[in-house]
Amino acid sequence: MGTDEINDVGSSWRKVIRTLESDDRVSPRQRGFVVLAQAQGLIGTTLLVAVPNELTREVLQTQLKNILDEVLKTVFQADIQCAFVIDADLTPVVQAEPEPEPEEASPSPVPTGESAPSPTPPSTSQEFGRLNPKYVFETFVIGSSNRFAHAAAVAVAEAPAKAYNPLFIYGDSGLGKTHLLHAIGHYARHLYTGIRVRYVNSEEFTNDFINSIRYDEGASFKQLYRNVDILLIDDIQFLANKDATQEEFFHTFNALHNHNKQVVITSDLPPKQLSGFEERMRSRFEWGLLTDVQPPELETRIAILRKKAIGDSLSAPDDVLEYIASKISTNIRELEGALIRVTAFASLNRQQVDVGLAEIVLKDLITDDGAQEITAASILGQTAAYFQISLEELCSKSRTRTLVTARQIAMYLCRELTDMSLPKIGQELGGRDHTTVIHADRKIRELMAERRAIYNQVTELTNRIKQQQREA
Ligand SMILES: Nc1ncnc2c1ncn2[C@@H]1O[C@H](COP(=O)(O)OP(=O)(O)OP(=O)(O)O)[C@@H](O)[C@H]1O
Repeated sequence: MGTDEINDVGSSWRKVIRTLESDDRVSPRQRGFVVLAQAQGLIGTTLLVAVPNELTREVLQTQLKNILDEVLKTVFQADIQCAFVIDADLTPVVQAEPEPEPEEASPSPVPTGESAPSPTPPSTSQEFGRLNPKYVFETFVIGSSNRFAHAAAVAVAEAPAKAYNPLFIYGDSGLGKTHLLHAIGHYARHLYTGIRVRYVNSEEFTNDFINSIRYDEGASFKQLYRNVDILLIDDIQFLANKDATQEEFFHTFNALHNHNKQVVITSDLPPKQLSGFEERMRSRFEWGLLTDVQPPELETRIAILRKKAIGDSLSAPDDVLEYIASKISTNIRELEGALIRVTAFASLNRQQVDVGLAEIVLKDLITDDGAQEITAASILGQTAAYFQISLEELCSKSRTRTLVTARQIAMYLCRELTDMSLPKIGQELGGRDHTTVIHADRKIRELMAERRAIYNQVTELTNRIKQQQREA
């Protein structure tokens, strides 16, 4: 078959997508991947298809192979093979002939369920294109540092405006807040037909607002931000001291909340610590659920690197991943950057990726980071000060309620914030057995999910410890 026989590869590909989307054998989750693929051209009987990541390729090439072959044959009237190429910057086109957006507020989203076919959502491609295809739940590695935030994000995507509204996710830079925000958008769109999701960074919100005043387009600004089912707003801290924009956001928030629409917000600090915000704004942020993301523990860091290496086809042996993960602990962006740096250096210099090379390439990065490592001494010191007890009391055998809670929190934090082994933690806390540490860790985890007071204590203490390390 020659190119001439196909008038337009693009429109044929769109037919392929539409057919796959309405095929009951393709699950809603798989459909989410299908729409990310774009045909680039036809060479003989080989169709070149660009996909944003390895995961999408895997779904199309392996899971959907037979169905795809069948559909290609029907649409192209010939035996066509697909050659997949990964293009990380791909902006997905949601649908070929977009349906017009409803003028009125859309009906409440209706779950389609695994078995029900999920027609292409009617949101515009621009809306969907704003979501980074790499930031999906499938590529998010779960560990104790982010398990709660991840569970809350999934719950919100599965039941928008029903589970927690707003959901407020906070934490230091590079710990996955934006990733979770995008993943909520992707997943909600996979689950609900017609759901309108808007992701925006608070700086873009500010710019849009300023432009709406400048060009007298207040009505379309309101339409843009209020005519949605889920508003995902990133880095809210950038609205600090911007009174007029905050005022507008306040009304946007109220309008959405009153109409039972979901709002998800991220920030580098919890609401109470956000300066430059009006109290009425901060209190609204606390209406729903607050959850933080912490720096991941060693096992999670290794798992993140492994996923990243596979996703981006970077080849690095396990001991190199473990080395990088053991040296960079506070920022996942830096962690990923280190892996890229090492593999890029090796490739440019045609060298093998090994620990020796990683040590050389990351020398400067690692020296800085080492200085920031959190120690058992700082955790114990801060915990004792926080509960107004002495270090001796913290490590003693006394079983008064306050001391037991403080001790269990200290053990939990040692587990969370350091790479210390269980026996070592037990040793630091007055020579206790490692099973006591496991029990304490589990207990605090449970209590954090059940009792807000404990959750807040742990969060505040964590922030103090990290602050102390930063100042060290
Ligand atoms: N748990 C995780 N699993 C896999 N990748 C992760 C995880 N957490 C973060 N990342 C990756 O780390 C990088 C930084 O994450 P992200 O941009 O979401 O951080 P952030 O908390 O929003 O940072 P900032 O506050 O600076 O915007 C991204 O590439 C993201 O995919």
